[in-house]
Amino acid sequence: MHSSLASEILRLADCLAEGLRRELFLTPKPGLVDLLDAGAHPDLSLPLMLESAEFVGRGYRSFARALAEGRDAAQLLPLGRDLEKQLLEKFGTNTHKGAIFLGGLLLCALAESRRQELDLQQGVVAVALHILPTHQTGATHGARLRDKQLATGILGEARRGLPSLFNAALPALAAAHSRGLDENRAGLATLARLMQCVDDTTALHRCGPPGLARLRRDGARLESLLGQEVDPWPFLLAANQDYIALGLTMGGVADLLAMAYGISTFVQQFPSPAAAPALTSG
Ligand SMILES: CC(C)(COP(=O)(O)OP(=O)(O)OC[C@H]1O[C@@H](n2cnc3c(N)ncnc32)[C@H](O)[C@@H]1O)[C@@H](O)C(=O)NCCC(=O)NCCS
Ligand SMILES: Nc1ncnc2c1ncn2[C@@H]1O[C@H](COP(=O)(O)OP(=O)(O)OP(=O)(O)O)[C@@H](O)[C@H]1O
Repeated sequence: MHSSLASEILRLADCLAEGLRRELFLTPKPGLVDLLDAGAHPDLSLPLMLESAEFVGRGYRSFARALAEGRDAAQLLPLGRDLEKQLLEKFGTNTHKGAIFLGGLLLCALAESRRQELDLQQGVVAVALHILPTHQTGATHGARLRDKQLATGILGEARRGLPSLFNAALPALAAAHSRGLDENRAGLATLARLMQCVDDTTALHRCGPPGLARLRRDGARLESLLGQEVDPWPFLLAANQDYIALGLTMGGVADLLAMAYGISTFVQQFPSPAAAPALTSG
């Protein structure tokens, strides 16, 4: 691989790792770990999640180096599985499982998009077509929901080119920046959009369809408060108490928000928009 592409992929790995940290700092996020509490996750804490983000960031760098050495997405899968296993052993719980997969997919997609002159979303579809037909996840919560045809979760997102990321979160983040919203409100506007469109299997397996419906309603309410320039904090703090009581969370929303932060920073670091990879044509 050309050394300029190799360093571009390495830079994306670091941007995605930084995205994981920014997601954790965005506060308040109902049900999720943030600066105030661990939401509906008694097994998690902010220090644990920050350590996990650093660990996954090193994993992203190892994916980037493997791609630079010419390995493809199928050859990266064992590295992803190994990292996921190490993560579970090191932290004793599922801290960033979805993020390992999404980050690996985006790094492979960047390599693929540059190779085939595709936009990044088309690169995701190409990689997903290559790896998912034979992909085995094991007996996960997501697999159980897929078997019951209740949701396709992270794999459905991947197959469709991560529409929640490219067609919802990234446009919402860009619109928030161009409206001049500060870091907190821009993040909350992106969270609000994601809550309304992600088929989040962590919400579904914890609280069923009513849990997912609650995310949808709360996302719409948050978006409306932000649109009216009303302080959303009282609403979000109350929602967090409800989510804790219900055991409701939104891990997929959180993972996709982290990826949106990472991709947004990555694109902004190019000297001109023309030099950056096109994100989507959809
Ligand atoms: C694909 C994975 C994540 C399994 O997914 P599955 O849905 O079966 O598992 P599970 O129910 O545990 O959920 C996984 C995670 O997805 C996230 N998530 C949930 N819903 C969604 C959604 N709609 N969109 C995106 N992410 C979501 C959650 O944070 C959750 O932690 C993964 O474990 C796997 O198979 N990995 C293979 C190795 C690998 O990671 N390779 C990386 C390089 S490509
Ligand atoms: N800030 C955050 N707070 C909590 N979870 C987050 C956060 N950011 C990302 N996540 C994601 O949420 C997921 C954890 O959700 P959850 O605990 O419901 O999953 P699980 O371990 O599969 O299920 P359970 O613990 O209910 O058996 C992780 O994969 C992680 O990637």
